[in-house]
Amino acid sequence: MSVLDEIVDGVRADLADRQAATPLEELKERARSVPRPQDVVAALRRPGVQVIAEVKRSSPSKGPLAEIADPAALARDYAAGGAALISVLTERRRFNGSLDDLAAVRAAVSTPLLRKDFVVTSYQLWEALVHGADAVLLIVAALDQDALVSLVERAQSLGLTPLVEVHTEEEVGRALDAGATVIGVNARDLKTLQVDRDTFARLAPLIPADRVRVAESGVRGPHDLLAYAGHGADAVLVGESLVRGRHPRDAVADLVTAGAHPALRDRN
Ligand SMILES: O=P(O)(O)OC[C@@H](O)[C@@H](O)c1c[nH]c2ccccc12
Repeated sequence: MSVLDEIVDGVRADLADRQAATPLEELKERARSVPRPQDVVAALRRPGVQVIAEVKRSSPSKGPLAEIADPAALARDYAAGGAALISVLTERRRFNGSLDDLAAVRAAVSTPLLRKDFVVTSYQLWEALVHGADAVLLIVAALDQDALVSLVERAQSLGLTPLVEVHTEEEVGRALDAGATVIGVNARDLKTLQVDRDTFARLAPLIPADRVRVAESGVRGPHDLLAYAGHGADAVLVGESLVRGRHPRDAVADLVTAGAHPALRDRN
């Protein structure tokens, strides 16, 4: 079994517990008092390369990365540094995240938020909405095509922006067929956990320019942002290097400054 399969099995088991505790009808009722999600496509399409900063405690590849006792404080630093979108990992077993983290971040910042998890059913979309997300990650490798298509549609109908993650040529085709407007190319293969920073350069030409192209994983600093920018990235998603560094606000600001270089701002 691949790492991805193992993670998804764990996610399904945790999901069954939450569904038993909170019926879908109750989530839907709570969703009525939640404001409509923000326009994430507009936030990511601003001139230059946008920075998506991630609240990430652990990863299956590296184990514990940072304690992050106060995710809201970290998110405030990310927002102050100029992040266009903040990603909050909510997967529990491997990433040590939670929906409580998402809600705490929502209460602390007005920046749009991405629920980063292994979404396999529409119940998780309602959870995302109720805990303050504006966008949700949908991983093509974790879904069959029917499920992907229906989750993209359901997310959009709830006002959530799906960030559809791919890692291979074939998955780009599936993301486009599913109507994805925001496509993330993960440099990390979730089946082997290997990072290959050339993945974005290979796949980006297959993604039409009217879609938002996000380069995910392995960004160590401005140098990597600029390399991804050279291959057409509209945004980069950064976790480890921000949570491990001592000054997350400055680290985000340095990336934002690189992404706002006049040569990048004037691209389109
Ligand atoms: O920590 P990094 O290398 O900066 O990567 C961030 C992000 O891309 C990574 O956390 C990620 C990308 N896709 C995912 C899917 C599930 C969980 C995590 C991820």
